[in-house]
Amino acid sequence: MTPQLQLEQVNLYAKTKTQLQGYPILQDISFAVSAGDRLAIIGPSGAGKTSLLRLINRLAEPTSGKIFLENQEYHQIPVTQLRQVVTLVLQEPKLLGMTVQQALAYPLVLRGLPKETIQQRVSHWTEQLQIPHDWLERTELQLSVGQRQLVAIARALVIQPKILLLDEPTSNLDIGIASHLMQALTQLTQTHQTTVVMVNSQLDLAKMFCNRLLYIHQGCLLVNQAASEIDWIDLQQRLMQAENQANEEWN
Ligand SMILES: Nc1ncnc2c1ncn2[C@@H]1O[C@H](COP(=O)(O)OP(=O)(O)OP(=O)(O)O)[C@@H](O)[C@H]1O
Repeated sequence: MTPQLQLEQVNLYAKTKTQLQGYPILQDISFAVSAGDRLAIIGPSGAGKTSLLRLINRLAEPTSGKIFLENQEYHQIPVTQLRQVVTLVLQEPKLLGMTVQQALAYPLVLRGLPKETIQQRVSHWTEQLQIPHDWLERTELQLSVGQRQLVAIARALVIQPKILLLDEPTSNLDIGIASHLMQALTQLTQTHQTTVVMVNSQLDLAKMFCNRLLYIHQGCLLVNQAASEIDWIDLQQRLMQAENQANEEWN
């Protein structure tokens, strides 16, 4: 079966003024994702996790290597079309001065959907993510960072993308809301066959959620395994060691 998303020997180098090639951010990354997968990406700070999501959303272009959506190479797909199918929710989302209701409806208004469908979709996803009704008239200034994250995920889901990319979606949520979100996303992958690719530094939440995991360290993919094959204790230790090493380098 053709993978839904495939990266083949992808390299990403940062451009610098002094170096011709720049320094490596991601090196020789290859993996495949099937429809309905729940992929967790973990790794210490600075490992390259966000850069990988940016490549998959085409906010950045690989220095070399190829990315395919189903059978099509990324270069063959117009960016706007790609982003309707592959949607990224950044770590600190903005609602651009809109109320929550307006922000959730906006992507559907842009697509010219009838008012009734828009209302149905907005109600469906606010319910799924347990977004309280009284948030709908609030603007982002009246929401906490965690509440904004939930709204931004709902805003991405109303357009029903095939692949949802989430960068640390639980970083500002309390544990109860975070586990509910993991359950809602798991259900989404099962009912709609949506693929979810999530960067999450909270290993216990990644474990609760994923059916496959990538572990990235210093831009290299060190683990690409089914969740059932992972030695979680070993992984936790590797992650802690790598975090400590990174802290020492910075201090
Ligand atoms: N546009 C860029 N230009 C130059 N260097 C960059 C750029 N974006 C990221 N980097 C560097 O690439 C490396 C990986 O960054 P990235 O944000 O992808 O890591 P991360 O794993 O998401 O980290 P964190 O968990 O702290 O968010 C870092 O060393 C970062 O400084």
